[in-house]
Amino acid sequence: MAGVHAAGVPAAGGPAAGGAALRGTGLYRTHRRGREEVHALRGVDVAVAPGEVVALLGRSGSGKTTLLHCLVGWERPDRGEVTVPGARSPGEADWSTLAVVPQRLGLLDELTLADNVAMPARLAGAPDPRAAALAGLEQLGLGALADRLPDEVSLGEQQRTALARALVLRPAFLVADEPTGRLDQELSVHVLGVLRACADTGTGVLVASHDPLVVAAADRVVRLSDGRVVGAGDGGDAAGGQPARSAG
Ligand SMILES: Nc1ncnc2c1ncn2[C@@H]1O[C@H](COP(=O)(O)OP(=O)(O)OP(=O)(O)O)[C@@H](O)[C@H]1O
Repeated sequence: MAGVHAAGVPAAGGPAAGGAALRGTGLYRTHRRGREEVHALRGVDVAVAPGEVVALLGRSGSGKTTLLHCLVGWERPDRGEVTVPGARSPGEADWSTLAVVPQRLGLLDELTLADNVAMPARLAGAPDPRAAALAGLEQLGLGALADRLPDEVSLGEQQRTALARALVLRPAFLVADEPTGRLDQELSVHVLGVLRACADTGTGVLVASHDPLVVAAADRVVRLSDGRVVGAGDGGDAAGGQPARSAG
């Protein structure tokens, strides 16, 4: 039976207690387009432990986004189970437990970058959301743009804003869909350094990407093809022998 299960109790705002992994087991997901069925996931197992960076690789259409959506509860698998350590109730992980950088970013057009980033902290009733948002924007090199609207900054700046928003509650797990897709190499390395720093404080990070820099920065890679896991290994090794933590 498909479902999302709570497991364990989180440290407040921090990584899941006890080292439990974010996990998808035996996931199947079929999209329907009229009469056509697209088998986006065909029995995928994936796990992300606290403190590790896992790169999710695969060609366009291989099922990466569908898998991420199932893990965060935006899509329901037809079969299989998702386990979110620290979720308060099935299907209701908040952004201190499991935060997302969606492929389409989802910034609110009428809010400044600072207010977008502060939003999860405001909704969670965290102290001083604006200060937390400004610190996050600063960390991603966007401090000077805090009071601009999303359509007054570049796509790459919007992308980093979405990452700052995902990190504002110091989530136990972070799931990011192509977080360097709109960035040049220098900024990609910077962003990957931020992700590594998060992992070093205990956050489990899953990054769907086509970017070789992400592979080089990952501890592990999981490769999808046509809705199945077809390979897994060390990040640095998969990138051609570069050290897994070179982008930190
Ligand atoms: N809502 C949908 N309705 C119908 N088909 C869909 C839907 N979403 C995804 N698909 C199909 O499911 C398959 C997997 O798509 P998915 O977006 O998960 O792949 P992806 O690996 O993330 O691709 P990309 O790297 O291009 O983002 C593709 O064939 C895609 O066309």
